[in-house]
Amino acid sequence: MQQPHSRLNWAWLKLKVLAHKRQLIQANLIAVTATLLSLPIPMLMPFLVDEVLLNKPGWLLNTLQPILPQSMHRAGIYIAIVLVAVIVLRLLTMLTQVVQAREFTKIAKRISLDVRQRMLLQLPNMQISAFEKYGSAGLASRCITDVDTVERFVSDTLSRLIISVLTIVAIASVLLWLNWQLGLMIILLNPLVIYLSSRFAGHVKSLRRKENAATEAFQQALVDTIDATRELRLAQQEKHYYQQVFGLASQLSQHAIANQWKTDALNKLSFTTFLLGFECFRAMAIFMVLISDLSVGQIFAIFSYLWYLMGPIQELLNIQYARFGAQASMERLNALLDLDTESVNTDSLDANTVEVKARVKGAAQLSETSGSGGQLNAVNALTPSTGLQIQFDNVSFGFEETPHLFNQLNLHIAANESVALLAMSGGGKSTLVNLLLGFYQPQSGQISINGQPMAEYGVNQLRRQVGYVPQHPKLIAGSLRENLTFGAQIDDATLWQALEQAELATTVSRWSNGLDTDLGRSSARLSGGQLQRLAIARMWLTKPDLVILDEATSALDTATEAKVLANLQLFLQQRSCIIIAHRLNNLTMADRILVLDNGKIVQSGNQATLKQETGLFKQLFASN
Ligand SMILES: Nc1ncnc2c1ncn2[C@@H]1O[C@H](COP(=O)(O)OP(=O)(O)OP(=O)(O)O)[C@@H](O)[C@H]1O
Repeated sequence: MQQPHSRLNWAWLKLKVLAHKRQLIQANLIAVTATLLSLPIPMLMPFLVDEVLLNKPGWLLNTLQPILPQSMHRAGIYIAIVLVAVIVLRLLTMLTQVVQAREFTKIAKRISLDVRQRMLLQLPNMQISAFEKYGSAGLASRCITDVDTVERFVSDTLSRLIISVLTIVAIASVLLWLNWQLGLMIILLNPLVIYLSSRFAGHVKSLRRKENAATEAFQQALVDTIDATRELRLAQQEKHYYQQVFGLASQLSQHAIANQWKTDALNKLSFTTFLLGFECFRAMAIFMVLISDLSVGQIFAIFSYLWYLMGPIQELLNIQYARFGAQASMERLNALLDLDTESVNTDSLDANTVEVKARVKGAAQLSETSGSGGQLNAVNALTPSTGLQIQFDNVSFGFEETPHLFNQLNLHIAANESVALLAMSGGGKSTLVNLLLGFYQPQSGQISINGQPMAEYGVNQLRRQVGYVPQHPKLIAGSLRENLTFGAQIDDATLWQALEQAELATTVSRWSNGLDTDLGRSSARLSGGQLQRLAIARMWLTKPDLVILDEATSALDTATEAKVLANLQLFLQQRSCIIIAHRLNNLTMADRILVLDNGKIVQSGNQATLKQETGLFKQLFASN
């Protein structure tokens, strides 16, 4: 489901900027003050040339003389006073500029936070295939690098645009006042420079896009290589893979160099265009001394203002370049925002968070009845479930490389039935589960839950009722408690009970911090089998109506596996259950075994019957 209204564009950015109108006005007032404070500076010293050195008293001396005692009417005093005034004005300018920068930074940072939050709101809605396509580094680089590029543009524009334009207008006004022909020329020159530079700056967009794509490729390769450190070190291929990362780093560097120098070159070209105009202007100013009554002091002042003009002109040029960079980044961000979302998962992040908390049904139930803050108790955790009834009707699905993985697949699992799913490795067992959980959509056919098509039943509703234990469970950064509860309020007794069910309680009781032991960012602290048992405990806590065990005990020794399965026996009997396993002893829990081959269910029955049949089951367990 697309959400075109959620695209990032100039209009959206403008809305966001205008949402900070009050702060923006304040910040601009401070910026105007800074400009006004700095505006007289170029004029003061040059005017001393006319009034003091060339002895032609004007407004400066006319202002100073009445307020100074006669004894101080001396050139040295005037120069010193003007010097002090210039220093004070420069210091005040700097001070107001600091305050102004702080205010603009605050606004820009809030807007970039907004953009980042938009991306973070999009991630929970994105289809799993998008995560597979972009990878963690690709998504992270968009949420970090591209958002930073947009922020830089917003920040540059907010802090510089109005003030640069005002400064140019102010300088043009002073120049008009000093000499209207020169003032007019400056007014005409600037739009021409801005127009030409915007033509040059257009090239920057593709350069920036390429650099950001190269950053993404480099990050992905680096993350993948770091993640595979053990395997690569054992295979003594670490250097080879780091060479590839070096290659991507140097590609990134080349793109960055191309972007940097070409951007600089184009920027300089824009500035040189301005300088050429400036040289014409200067020649004209000198000429004006000959043909008009412009004094030498005024010429100094005009030249000072011209130099003063460089700053805002350069700022405006930078804004142009930042704009094209931001446009390229917004396109990359929009590529994510434009993706089809999981049509079934349109809850907001907040709603999802609430939902995750409510997912532990015992917690929700108890908070309704006792108001004890949502504590799940042991009795609730053992409440039998009504089970779920699952139906696949003519479901077809495939990937690019395996287009006909499922071919009109039909499958029925009754409420509270335990079904073992068997197939060759790569036969599609995990994909079937992913289809059931709504991570992939069938290309044709229909999946129904309790007799209702999935779209009507609602995948979120289904997910609330499913306890899925994958072969390689993932941890979130945090404590064991957080990894068991995913943020839900569950009392310690229940958590320990879950650990006991999963045969993990003895191990955890030896940890000095027990349930609050930090498991870190990765699963490094837990063995593969401990990780699987943690996932089983997590599943047990959610009291699902449908349990999916996807090679869930493959890393356990047979003795521990037998204990865990014995602990769970009653719990599983009272629920619908899909068991994916390669070992025969796991199949004993199943009421029925389904054998999947070439995208269809080819055998169905209990162990005893299937052992008699010629078919894939016999092949798979030939040695047993
Ligand atoms: N995200 C994906 N993109 C492309 N192809 C995929 C994807 N996931 C799985 N496949 C392909 O689909 C086929 C079935 O994969 P699946 O993981 O479902 O098999 P499986 O039966 O669970 O295998 P195993 O028993 O080895 O875990 C494989 O050929 C696999 O390469």
